[in-house]
Amino acid sequence: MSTAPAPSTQADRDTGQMVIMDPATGEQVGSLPIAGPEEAHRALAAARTAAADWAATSPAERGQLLHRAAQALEDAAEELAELNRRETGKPLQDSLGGVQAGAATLRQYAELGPVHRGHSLCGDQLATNYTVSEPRGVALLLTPWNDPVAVAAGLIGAALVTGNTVVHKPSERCPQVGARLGELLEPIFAPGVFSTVLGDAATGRVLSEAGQAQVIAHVGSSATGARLAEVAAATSAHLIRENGGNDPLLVDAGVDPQWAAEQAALGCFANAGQICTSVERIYVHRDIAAEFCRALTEQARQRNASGDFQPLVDAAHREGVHEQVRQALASGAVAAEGGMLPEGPGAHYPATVLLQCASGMRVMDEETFGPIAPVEVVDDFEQGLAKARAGRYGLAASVLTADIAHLQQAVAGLPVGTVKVNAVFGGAPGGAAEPRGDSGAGFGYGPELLDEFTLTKVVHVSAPERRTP
Ligand SMILES: NC(=O)c1ccc[n+]([C@@H]2O[C@H](COP(=O)([O-])OP(=O)(O)OC[C@H]3O[C@@H](n4cnc5c(N)ncnc54)[C@H](O)[C@@H]3O)[C@@H](O)[C@H]2O)c1
Repeated sequence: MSTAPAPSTQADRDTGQMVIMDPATGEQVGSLPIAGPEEAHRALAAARTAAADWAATSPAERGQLLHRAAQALEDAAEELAELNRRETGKPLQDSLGGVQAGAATLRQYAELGPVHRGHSLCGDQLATNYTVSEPRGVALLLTPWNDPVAVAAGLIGAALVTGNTVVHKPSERCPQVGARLGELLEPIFAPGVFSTVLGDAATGRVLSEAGQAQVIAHVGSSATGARLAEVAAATSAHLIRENGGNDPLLVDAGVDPQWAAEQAALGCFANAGQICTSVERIYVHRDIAAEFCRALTEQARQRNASGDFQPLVDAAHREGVHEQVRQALASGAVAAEGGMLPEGPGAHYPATVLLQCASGMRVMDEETFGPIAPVEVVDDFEQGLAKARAGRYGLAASVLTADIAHLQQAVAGLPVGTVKVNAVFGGAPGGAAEPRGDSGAGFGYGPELLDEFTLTKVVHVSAPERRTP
């Protein structure tokens, strides 16, 4: 077991540089400057200046430019995917999938924008009422590292097609992806319509606290989302928050334990657990618990034995994941597989199965965002559901069951934005979901995201005769 710290991609405020490390090797693969406050304010001012002209363009025109943006992503897909792999450790094929998803989302919003229009409201022969959607103004987008192109492209597409100008601050953990995205997309639009500001959390604070954005969209951790809620309240900005989760998986009696274990392994270990809707905690029915745990442990063992499991995004994040595991082990959990820092360079962490977990352990109560499968055995479905309902997050939940009554109980009883039945992935971003609790607020995806970026105005038109005495 190694305790040597692996290097992390870090924003170094002393040198003004973001030093970029490949998490697979621990080697430096580049550096980029952190934007100063003047640059941040310049981008906001340019967005403000460009806002009126951009809002005056037609949604169809804006949609055409978004199709060009999508084409630019498609043409540079392999290059972006390689940068993403190098900065975050996400395997090349998965990184490529993220870029392709981003391009597809831009195309969807290009098509949806022109048909996102107002409604006729009730009227009579002498008066008409209808609504129009207006852009909010300047949109500040603060995006994460775990799916950097797909997440950013969705927000960029929805914000721009509805007539907002955009300032995008990508994550400091993947600045090269963010910078390249900017180089590809900025020239497609008039100056100030879309700009990129590179930097860290402090840069994000300068941008958000400037009070120049009418809408802030943040996809990232719940702690940041909570801070931004205060900033938004103080600056009267509309806030869209898509934040962290602690998604439960309920495994009912009567399902095939081998299949359930395969689903659980996928939910916990895909992208090394660094997906917002990863399975974060498992409640398994006592009747099938022994077989399920054996099969899940075997799934993790096979992944670890394959030797090519992906690293976590960086050493600092790995330390946070390992700290949660250490705390669980010290509190009575048992590691059936993994749970130790591996030898060698990079920020790898093994697929880990923790048995005998219970609430009170951080792996059960908080988001871990790592390849950890913590399991608690429950006496019946109702007990599992009660435990799954607990906690401050409300992003998504999964239920594996063959019992229709249990399915209905889970759908009605889980206070989350997305319930996945007999699956561990699916739902958002294909369809829009509203997260609950500390997982956020508003729609971060889907057609409803267009509403988030617009203000509705009711127009009442009365015939002149009505006002004639
Ligand atoms: N719900 C979703 O759709 C979704 C999708 C992807 C990731 N996530 C969540 O994102 C988290 C991982 O991302 P992260 O670590 O990059 O999140 P993060 O909140 O630390 O960073 C996200 C962005 O916000 C910026 N930022 C950080 N602090 C800021 C501040 N005080 N003011 C302004 N900007 C600030 C960062 O620089 C970055 O650009 C996980 O919790 C994950 O669950 C959620």
